[in-house]
Amino acid sequence: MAQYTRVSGSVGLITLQNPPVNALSAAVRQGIVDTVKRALGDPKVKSVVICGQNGIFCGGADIKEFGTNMSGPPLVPMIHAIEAANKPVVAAIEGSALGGGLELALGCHYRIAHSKARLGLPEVSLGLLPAAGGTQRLPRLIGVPAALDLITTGRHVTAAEALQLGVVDRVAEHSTVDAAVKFALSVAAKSLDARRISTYPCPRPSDFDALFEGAMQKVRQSARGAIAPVACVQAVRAAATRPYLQGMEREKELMATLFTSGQARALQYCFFAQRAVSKWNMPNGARWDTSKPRPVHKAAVIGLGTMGRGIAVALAQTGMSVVAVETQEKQLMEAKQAVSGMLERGAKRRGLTPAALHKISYSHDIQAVADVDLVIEAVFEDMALKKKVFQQLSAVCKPGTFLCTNTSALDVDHLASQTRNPELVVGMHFFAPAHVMKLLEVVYGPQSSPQAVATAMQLGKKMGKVSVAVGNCRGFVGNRMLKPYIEQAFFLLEEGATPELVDRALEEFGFPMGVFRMSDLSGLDVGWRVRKGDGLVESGSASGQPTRLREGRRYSPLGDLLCEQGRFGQKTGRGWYQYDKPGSRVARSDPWFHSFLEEYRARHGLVARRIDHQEVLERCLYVLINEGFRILEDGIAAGPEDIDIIYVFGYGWPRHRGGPMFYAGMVGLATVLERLEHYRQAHPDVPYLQPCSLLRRLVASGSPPVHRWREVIKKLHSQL
Ligand SMILES: CCCCCCCCCCCCC[C@H](O)CC(=O)SCCNC(=O)CCNC(=O)[C@H](O)C(C)(C)COP(=O)(O)OP(=O)(O)OC[C@H]1O[C@@H](n2cnc3c(N)ncnc32)[C@H](O)[C@@H]1OP(=O)(O)O
Repeated sequence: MAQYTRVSGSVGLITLQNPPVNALSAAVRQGIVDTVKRALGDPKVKSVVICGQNGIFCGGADIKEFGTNMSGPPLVPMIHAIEAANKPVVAAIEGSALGGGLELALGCHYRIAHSKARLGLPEVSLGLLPAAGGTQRLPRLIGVPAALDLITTGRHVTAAEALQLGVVDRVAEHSTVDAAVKFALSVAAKSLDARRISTYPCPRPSDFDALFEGAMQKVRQSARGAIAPVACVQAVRAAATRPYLQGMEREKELMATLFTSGQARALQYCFFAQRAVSKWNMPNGARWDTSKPRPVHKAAVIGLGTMGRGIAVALAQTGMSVVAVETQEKQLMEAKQAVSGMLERGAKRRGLTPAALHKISYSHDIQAVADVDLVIEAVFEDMALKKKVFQQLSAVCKPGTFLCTNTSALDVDHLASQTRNPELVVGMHFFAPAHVMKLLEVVYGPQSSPQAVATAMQLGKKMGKVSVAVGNCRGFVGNRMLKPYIEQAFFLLEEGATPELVDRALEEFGFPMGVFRMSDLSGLDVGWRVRKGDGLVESGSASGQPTRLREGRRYSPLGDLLCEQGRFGQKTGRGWYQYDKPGSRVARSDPWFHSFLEEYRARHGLVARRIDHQEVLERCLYVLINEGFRILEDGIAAGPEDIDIIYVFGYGWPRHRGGPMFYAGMVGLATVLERLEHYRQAHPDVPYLQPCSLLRRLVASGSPPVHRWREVIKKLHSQL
């Protein structure tokens, strides 16, 4: 809807009304068409202001409409009518003007933004391009290089930057609507000839070809197979090479391709999934909207290794007081230096003074945490050590302090049982580097109170994380699904693949790094330690022949054998690949590993066969997806969105493929099931390949779309 009033005698004020972000739904578009017509037809009205209610101009087209039969007046002619108006139209931008919202403003003759407003064309992150004239008007207004930057990255700019770029004409400090009305009065009689952006020539940069080649190269590199950024470059190029109306035709044509693509569906799914996961619920019925978080003014981190340091930085950057505890004096001094460096660099990047530096106090004494509201334990991944820390914390902390663990796999309930108040204990599983990575798994156990979960979720949000609440099990969601994925990659090596082949297949799929390059980066010793703890590692260096079965299940000792040789990955300069020196990041194929692999196969009587990319993808990804279905079946994740967001934000799953569970739906659940059955038959000693019953059930119920899986899961749980 849009509301119309006449103010200050001669200004028609149009207010967009569609909470919460005034998205341009059919009703809003109709409202704009009607009210603009009314204003233009009213002889008393000399100029017009368009604003949005509740302090937000407009969040763009209504994304929820995209999957439906769209009705109502289309955006492009609506914006053209505004631009063609014979009375000045001023956009009063408060809050956000994004996507179609900014395109609407670009159709106006003047734009005034509040100093706190943000503007942008983020369509690319939804798999689209700004198709209401944005790709044609913006380059005409601010030049090709700046428009290319904004349109291909989708980044939001502040009002100050928008003013500097020329996107807006003025910035208001107080009431933007009042300023816009005053301005509208002042320009009422002025000619509009020079105010219609579509009539501007598009400035042609001197380095035209190089500029577009560079832009195309950049998006191809960073997009990892995403098609929207490429289409954005093509659309802007059309603005620079064609007359406006022809450019608009090109914009429409490119949009039509994107609009119906699976990538747009996947990215729009991610947009809503990211918001859905904040609306968490627990199997006991506790929910986000009925559980009140407690404020955290002061927090502590115990253990200042890599993770603890990152967590301390993330906490301090929220502005709260932080106590950082490390019992080893040398480690404490090193950590202090490292944390200060990270905070200084972070502040410099954001053009701020490193105020957070003074928010951290350091201590080697756990007593220093006595008065904090929340503690995050980040000591070495060892149950005995963590148990001891939790016992100490329970004795030292003031009553009501939330005790959180950053364990990546250990039993949160077991740690809770070491404390006097297990209801105050939750997992806060950060991802390295903790001050950079956006994902946080908040792990609740049967005893965790809804308030503890709500507090951890809110703290995550304050730290700028995408927090997902998950149940307690070995590896929680992310690492639990990673295990069968890595296992398949090892098996593929045994059967004839190379690390290069497996990684290439996964990287072409869109992962930033394949499984072996990732393993080299994170350190082979991490998994080795876990496997040793599980009693899986048999020393093979003496005989060269550790067995390939553990309790009847296929097992590959390849990773163990490399670790026995001290090949821990990048940090030792050798792993699945070789590196110029320890710590170097450029992976090179390692002839030593290739002959080692051949000898290994020969020793075990394995005959290498040709493995193609499709087999790599099917085996690695479908087994991971299968575990995702088990996680849903077990109630560890509340819905497929939770799993997908964890994989997109924490594990490099390409966003334009929507996350593993969404991807399974795109491939077809029946296909995933059939391929798993096929591979299970070929590898009967690999239980992870056994299709899980939820997958079978979904296929049997006609493979419903991903947003309807929860109904099937609910039914399944009610029957258990
Ligand atoms: C054969 C086929 C031919 C095809 C031709 C097709 C032609 C179609 C013509 C289309 C013309 C193109 C027009 C335009 O170029 C396209 C667009 O505009 S796409 C949309 C671009 N806008 C965005 O990407 C902005 C998205 N929103 C945000 O970034 C944020 O929401 C915000 C505005 C910055 C506000 O942030 P917050 O305050 O943190 O709030 P939330 O993010 O939590 O959001 C609150 C609530 O609102 C919902 N929501 C937000 N934006 C939209 C939206 N644009 N549409 C619908 N709903 C939106 C969000 O989901 C939350 O919902 P809740 O979780 O509360 O239910």
